[in-house]
Amino acid sequence: MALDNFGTLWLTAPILAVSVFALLYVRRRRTALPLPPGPPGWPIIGNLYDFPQTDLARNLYELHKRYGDLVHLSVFGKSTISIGSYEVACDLLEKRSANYSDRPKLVIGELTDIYHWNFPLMSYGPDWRARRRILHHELLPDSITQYQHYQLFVTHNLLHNLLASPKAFGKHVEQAFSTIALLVAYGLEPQGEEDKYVGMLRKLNAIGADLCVPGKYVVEWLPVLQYLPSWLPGAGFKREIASKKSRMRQITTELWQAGKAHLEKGAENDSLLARVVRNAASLDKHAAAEEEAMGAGIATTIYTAGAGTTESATLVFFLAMALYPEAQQKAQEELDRVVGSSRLPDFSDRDSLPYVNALIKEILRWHVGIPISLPHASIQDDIYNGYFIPGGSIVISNLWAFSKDPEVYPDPLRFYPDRFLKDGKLNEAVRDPYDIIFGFGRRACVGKHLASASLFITCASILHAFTIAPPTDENGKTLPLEPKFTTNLITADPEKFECDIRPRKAALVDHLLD
Ligand code: HEM
Repeated sequence: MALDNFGTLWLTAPILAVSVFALLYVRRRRTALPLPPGPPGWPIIGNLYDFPQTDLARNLYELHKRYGDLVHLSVFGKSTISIGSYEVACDLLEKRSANYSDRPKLVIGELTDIYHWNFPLMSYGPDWRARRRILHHELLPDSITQYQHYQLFVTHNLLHNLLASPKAFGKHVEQAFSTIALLVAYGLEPQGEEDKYVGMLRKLNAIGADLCVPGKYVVEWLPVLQYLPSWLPGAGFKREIASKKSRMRQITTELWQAGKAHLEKGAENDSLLARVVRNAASLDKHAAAEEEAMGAGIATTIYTAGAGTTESATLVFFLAMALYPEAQQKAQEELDRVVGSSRLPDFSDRDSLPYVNALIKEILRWHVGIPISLPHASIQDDIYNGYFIPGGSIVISNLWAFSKDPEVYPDPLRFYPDRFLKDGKLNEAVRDPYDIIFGFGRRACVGKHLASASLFITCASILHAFTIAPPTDENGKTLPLEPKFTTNLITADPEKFECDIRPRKAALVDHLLD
């Protein structure tokens, strides 16, 4: 997933920065106030060896237990501030968001031009703001109702596919969220499993992944190399990066043109593209071209930031349902009561399904897909609770730790949807995981409401139509199923697993086969 790839580099580049130039950036403390506490570190390399290399969230959490809610780590003079409590995250990232909404800068970001079209990676400023405003407006709770027909169409297809080949559930889920992204961004409906446009978006992700493999390009650690002329022997990396840059541009433009051609053929649709093109029609030529160039970049992020994340949360849902049959059964009883046996759930059922809503909240709390969020960066020096926070620090918030706070969620490792309920209703007094797992402040996830609506309709429909159980062998004997997750630096997806998916109700099966 693109968020992961870029995130990995954000974090590891400073860790690995061993160039002489890094030393030029060594920050001197500009105040008598202390930095937040943290492990003492070594001369020059600082906390290089204290910086967790895997499972950052859990390992940073250990540092927070020792040093408190705010931990400072320095690598070659570059400060990283780790936030260990929800309250401090709100104080810094929400209340002081004007200072904490930047992103760490990558040399690769500049060289590949990514910074000029991919706004999740952009520095805080007018370019980011212009793009964020467009997507924010598209994805407000009231605006996303226009996508419900896409979500229902995709969900019913998913159920159909699960009925036909339940063992391939992972592939079906991936297809479902790629389709939503393609429809919402471009109004294009994928044609079959090997859809050309989904393939192009995957390719875009793969190029991003390759560019950001930590250690792949020395220029990230030795920024001066970017000024070498491309023709020089040893500057092959510049030619390689240039070719990837032009491929990414080409994909972004081709997808936009394909969406426009579809629209011009008379296809009525509610996509982001359709709205940007309509809006551009009222502008002068130059402004219209700029608006469309922005739209083309924004459209790719609906897939790169939105498809893999929602897919991963849905796979966690399958895993949790196979592991916790009592929770699954309670949700199905509620669905039977509210929705009945002859139809599938709709968005209008959402408020009448408190247990299903609680179950989805618990899925997101129990396993956080982006455990340390995406790194922010501070812009100016700041003082918080008597500590000095240097401007330009990388700022990490430990979403995993916030969602496991025993004061807020007693017995936090237990999967227990009832923790969100009181007297049969959602309990507003319990902190909502939706306020944690999508990040904080002005850089918080702009797709939160769309993701939440997709997860509701997907999980409710699957639970209504199917029962999910651990896998069995050829004799029907239940096989052990253990929840295992990848531990990349940024994302934590379920490792490949099997489960048994069977239809629940004959009437619904007929409905699906219609
Ligand atoms: C379960 C699904 C999702 C999860 C867990 C998730 C989580 C996150 C997180 C943690 C961030 C970083 C926030 C921060 O920096 O403080 C983020 C950013 C972002 N997300 Fe999501 N996300 C999900 C779905 C989506 C969807 C469906 C879309 C788009 C349709 C989307 C678009 C974005 C964008 C564009 C950003 C960057 C915002 C910026 O830098 O201004 N996400 N997401």
